[in-house]
Amino acid sequence: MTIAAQLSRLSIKFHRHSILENINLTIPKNKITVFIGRSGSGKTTLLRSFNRLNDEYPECLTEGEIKLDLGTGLQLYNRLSPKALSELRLKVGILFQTPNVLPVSIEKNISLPLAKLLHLAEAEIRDRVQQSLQDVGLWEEVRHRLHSAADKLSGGQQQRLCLARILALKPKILLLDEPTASLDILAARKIEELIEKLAPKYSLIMVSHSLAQACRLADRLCIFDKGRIIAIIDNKQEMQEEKLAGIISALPE
Ligand SMILES: Nc1ncnc2c1ncn2[C@@H]1O[C@H](COP(=O)(O)OP(=O)(O)OP(=O)(O)O)[C@@H](O)[C@H]1O
Repeated sequence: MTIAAQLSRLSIKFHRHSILENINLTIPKNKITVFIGRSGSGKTTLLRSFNRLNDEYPECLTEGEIKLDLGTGLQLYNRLSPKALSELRLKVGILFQTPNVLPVSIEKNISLPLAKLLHLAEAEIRDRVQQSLQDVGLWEEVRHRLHSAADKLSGGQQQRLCLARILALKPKILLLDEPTASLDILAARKIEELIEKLAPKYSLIMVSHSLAQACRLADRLCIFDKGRIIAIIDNKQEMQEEKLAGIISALPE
């Protein structure tokens, strides 16, 4: 198995209160890893450790090792300068539960980060805008209204636009925090199909509250309980909704 990320002895505290304890986990490259478990068990906090987003909270203390392969083999991403941190976040994109489009046009949602963060030339920006919108299946829907306000799109379209904005930056790892939770069934299914389509090219790590969705998508499934990973399942045949529900409901409150 090729490894995209490796966490060793990772512990995270907020206000000196332990949230995650002694996490040891490898993330397979160009596969889908899904985190499931009860609310408050630490899934989102662990997801945010891969792009060191928890470091933005002054009351947060992260201990242990975070190693990532962002194109040059596994490297330690522990004490980072502000420049290294922003480079890291270009390579490790995060999609949140609620679409966070910028209050500008559809086109600018993608082109602004490319111009401001990567300083790309106009022609390259145009190419990446079109390519990323095609990658998320949005190009045909928006090509004639690229200059319209992004917040007028439907929720599902906005979520796909947010994904296009991340893909345009050419990341290696995609973090997805309950990416379909705010969407209706059809829009959610479209995002799921996209996630499956992206998997051969990107290493995806996703938090999901839907056991059915987790079973459909996961190559590796991690079950969380009270700040620990209590089981890792790699065998697709063992990923059954009822079985997982049984494991989680049998855990002591
Ligand atoms: N910025 C923060 N400051 C203080 N405590 C935090 C912060 N972020 C998370 N926590 C705490 O960490 C614990 C784990 O939260 P986290 O969001 O990681 O759990 P989760 O498993 O993703 O939950 P859910 O499924 O409800 O999203 C919770 O007790 C939460 O209150």
